[in-house]
Amino acid sequence: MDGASSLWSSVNSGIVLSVLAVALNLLWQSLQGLHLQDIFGRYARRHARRFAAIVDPYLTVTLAEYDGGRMRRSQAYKEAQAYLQRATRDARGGVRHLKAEPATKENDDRLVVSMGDNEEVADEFKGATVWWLAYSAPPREENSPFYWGKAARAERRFYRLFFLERDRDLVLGEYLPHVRREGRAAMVKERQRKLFTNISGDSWDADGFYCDSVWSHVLFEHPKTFATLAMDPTKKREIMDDLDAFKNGKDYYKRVGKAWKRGYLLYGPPGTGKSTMIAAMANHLDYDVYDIELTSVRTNTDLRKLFIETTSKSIIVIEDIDCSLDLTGKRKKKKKKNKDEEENNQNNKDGEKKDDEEEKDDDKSGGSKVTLSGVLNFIDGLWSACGGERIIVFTTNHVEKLDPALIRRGRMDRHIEMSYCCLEAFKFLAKIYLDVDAHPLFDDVAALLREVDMTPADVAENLTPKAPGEDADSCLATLVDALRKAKEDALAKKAAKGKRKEAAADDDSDDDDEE
Ligand SMILES: Nc1ncnc2c1ncn2[C@@H]1O[C@H](COP(=O)(O)OP(=O)(O)OP(=O)(O)O)[C@@H](O)[C@H]1O
Ligand SMILES: [Mg+2]
Repeated sequence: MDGASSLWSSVNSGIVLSVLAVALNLLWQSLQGLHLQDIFGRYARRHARRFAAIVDPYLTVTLAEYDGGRMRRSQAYKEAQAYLQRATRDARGGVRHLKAEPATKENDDRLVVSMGDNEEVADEFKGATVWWLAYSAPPREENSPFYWGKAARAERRFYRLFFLERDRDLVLGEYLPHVRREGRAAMVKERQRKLFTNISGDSWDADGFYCDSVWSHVLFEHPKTFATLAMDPTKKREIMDDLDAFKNGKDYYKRVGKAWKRGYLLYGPPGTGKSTMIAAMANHLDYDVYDIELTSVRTNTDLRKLFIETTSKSIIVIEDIDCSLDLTGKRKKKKKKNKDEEENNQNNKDGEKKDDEEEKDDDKSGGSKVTLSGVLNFIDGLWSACGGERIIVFTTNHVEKLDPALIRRGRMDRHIEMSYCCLEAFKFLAKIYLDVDAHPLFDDVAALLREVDMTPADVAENLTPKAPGEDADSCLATLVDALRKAKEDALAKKAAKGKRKEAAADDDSDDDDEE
C-alpha cells in the first residue's frame, strides 16, 4: 500500500511538474509576443527570463575587457561594446542606467551611451532573443600575481551574453560573428584616424593603458584632400581610381594570389606636394598613416617588428628614402666586395679601407644597420602579406639615385612624378586660394610659367594674403613679381655658368698653347 501510494505521489508530482513546465513555457512564449518590456518593464522581463530558464535552460558567453591577463583590450570586447552602444540607444524602456562618455571624434558634441553596471539589454536575431548583461569586478588584489600594469589595477569589466539552449547553434554560429562584424563597422565609423611614428614616445595606448608598442601616435588631422591638391586633373583622377580599386580589391587580390598591398613612389623636386599627396591619399581612403623614420630603425629585425605592428587600412610611409640610408651605396659596395673576394682576397690593405668606408657609412645613417635587402623584404617578403590592406609610399627628390630593385613594379607599383607648377595647377590654386576663375594677370602668369620653374608650394605661398587689405589683385601681382624675379635669377645663373665654361675653355687652350 505504502509502495503504491508513494508511486502514486511520484506520478502525481511528475504530472504537476510537467504541467508547470508546459505552462511556464507557454507563458514565456506569450510574454515574448506581448513585448513584455513595454508592459511590465525591465524587472518583469528579467524575472520572466529566469523563470523560463527552469524549463528551457539558457547558456552564457562571457567577454572580458582584458582576457588572459594580457595588457591589451580584447578586440572582441571592444566590438561587442560598439555593437551594444547602438542596441542600448535603441532599447526603449530596457536599460535604465546608462553611462555617457564624450564621442571620440573631435568637434563632436554627442555623448556615447553604454550600459551601466548590472544593466541588461535584449536583442533580437533571426527570431531568437538574447540578453546582454554588463558587469564589473573589483581590481585585482595588490598581492595577486596578476597585479601588474595599469590594466590589471583598473576595474575589470565584462559583458555576459545569455541565450536559450535551443538557440545555441544560431548564437554561436551566426549571432556572435554578426555582433563582431557590426561592432567593427561601428568602430570604423566612429574612429579617429591616427598618425604613427616609430620615434620613441610614450607607451600608452589610446585608452590610457600601458602597451609595449613600437609606435607612438597623435591624431591625424591633416586637412588636405584631392579636392584641394593642385595637379593635372587626368592624373589626379587616375590616382583616385587606382586607390579606390585597391580599397575595394580584397577579392581580386585573393583571386590572383597577391598580397593585398600596393606601393607608390612619389618623386619630384622639394615643394611639389609629395607629402601633401600622402595626406590626401589617407583622407581619401580613410586610412591611418605610419610614418617610418628609417634612420631610427636599428636593424632589419626592428623594421620587421614595426611592420608587424601596423594595422590594416593604413599607409606606411618612408619619406626621402634616398636620404634615409645609403641603400644604393651599400648594395654596390657589397657587389664590389664579392668581386674582390673572388679575386683571391689578394689585397688586404684594400679590404681594410673598404671596411673603414662602410663604418663611415654607418655613422652617416645614425648607426642604423638596416640594409637594402631588409627594406626589400619589408616591402614584399613573406611578412609583408600579414594583415593585408596596406599601402606603402616612398618619397624622394632624386629618383635616379635609387636602386632599381627597390622601385621595380611589384614593389613600387605606381611611380608618380610631382612636378613644377603648370598653368592648370596655377588656375586650380588661384581658385582655391583667391576664389578667382579668370583675371587679367593670368596671361602674364601663364607666359612666365612657361619660362621658369616654380613649385606649387611657392605659387601657393605667393597667393596667400599676408595682410588684412590684400586681395586677388595684389596677390596675383606679388606672384607675377616673384615669377619675374625667378626668371631674372635663372638668366643670371645661366650667364654665370656660361662665363665659367668659357673661362675653363680659355684655360684649356692656354695650357695647350704652352704645351
Ligand atoms: N600640388 C599641390 N597642391 C596644393 N598645395 C601644394 C601642392 N604642392 C605643394 N603644396 C603646398 O606646399 C607645401 C609644401 O608641400 P609638400 O610638403 O607636400 O612638398 P614635398 O614635395 O613633400 O617637399 P619635400 O620634397 O621637401 O618633402 C604644402 O604645405 C602644400 O600646402
Ligand atoms: Mg615632403
